[in-house]
Amino acid sequence: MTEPALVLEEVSLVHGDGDESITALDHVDLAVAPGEVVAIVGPSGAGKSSLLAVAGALIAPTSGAVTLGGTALAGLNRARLTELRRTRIGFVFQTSNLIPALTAIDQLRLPLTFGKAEAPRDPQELLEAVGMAHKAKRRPDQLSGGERQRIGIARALVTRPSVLLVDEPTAALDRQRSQDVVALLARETRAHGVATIMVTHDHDVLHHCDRVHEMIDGKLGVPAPR
Ligand SMILES: Nc1ncnc2c1ncn2[C@@H]1O[C@H](COP(=O)(O)OP(=O)(O)OP(=O)(O)O)[C@@H](O)[C@H]1O
Repeated sequence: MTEPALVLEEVSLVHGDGDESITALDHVDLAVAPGEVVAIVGPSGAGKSSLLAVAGALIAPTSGAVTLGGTALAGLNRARLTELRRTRIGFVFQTSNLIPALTAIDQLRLPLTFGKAEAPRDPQELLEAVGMAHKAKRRPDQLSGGERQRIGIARALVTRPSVLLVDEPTAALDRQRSQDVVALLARETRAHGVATIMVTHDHDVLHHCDRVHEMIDGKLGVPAPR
């Protein structure tokens, strides 16, 4: 079996202390292999965003271990964590969070100027892969919501990350565009061996995923039969 790209073992995250404390993640175990799309569903406040934040090295868990490509995050200093986030992890948000003044192609070039990506993808080819080459010179305000999200996905993939963390990518899209965007995420994940975790409320897109876990009160359920 392929080594998982991302492993969470017994991960808990507690905010605050004493009577005020909130357990956002409660002994979560999760392993995601290269080329796999794992969906996380669950009610508001269940801990889904917390899971992405911990998996993406944005927050250190209170207990438990996160391992990325065989490297335990707990042993890394802040500079190494930043480098890891910039080169090995891609983030896609609810809205694409593009920079207003930059053209589509420049949105993809920008991450390559920050970190030392080992084998970055060619921005022009990546624009073609997400079906946006013909709008390379457009700025975000000249694109539709679905097109912006495609650019956001391409931007997350340009450093050739091993892990892609996606938070509600279809929240601002209609039904057809939601299907197209998640199909694109799944296709890129499989074609490039990325390990993808997608948080979603949108049950219509789950058929694009390999596994679906439900999260309730910080606990991750076993995958539902598909
Ligand atoms: N910085 C924080 N300080 C205190 N409590 C927090 C903090 N961040 C999140 N929480 C709490 O942790 C729990 C999990 O929150 P989280 O945002 O992970 O849920 P979620 O499943 O992503 O919710 P939603 O679907 O509404 O985005 C909630 O009870 C939330 O109020």
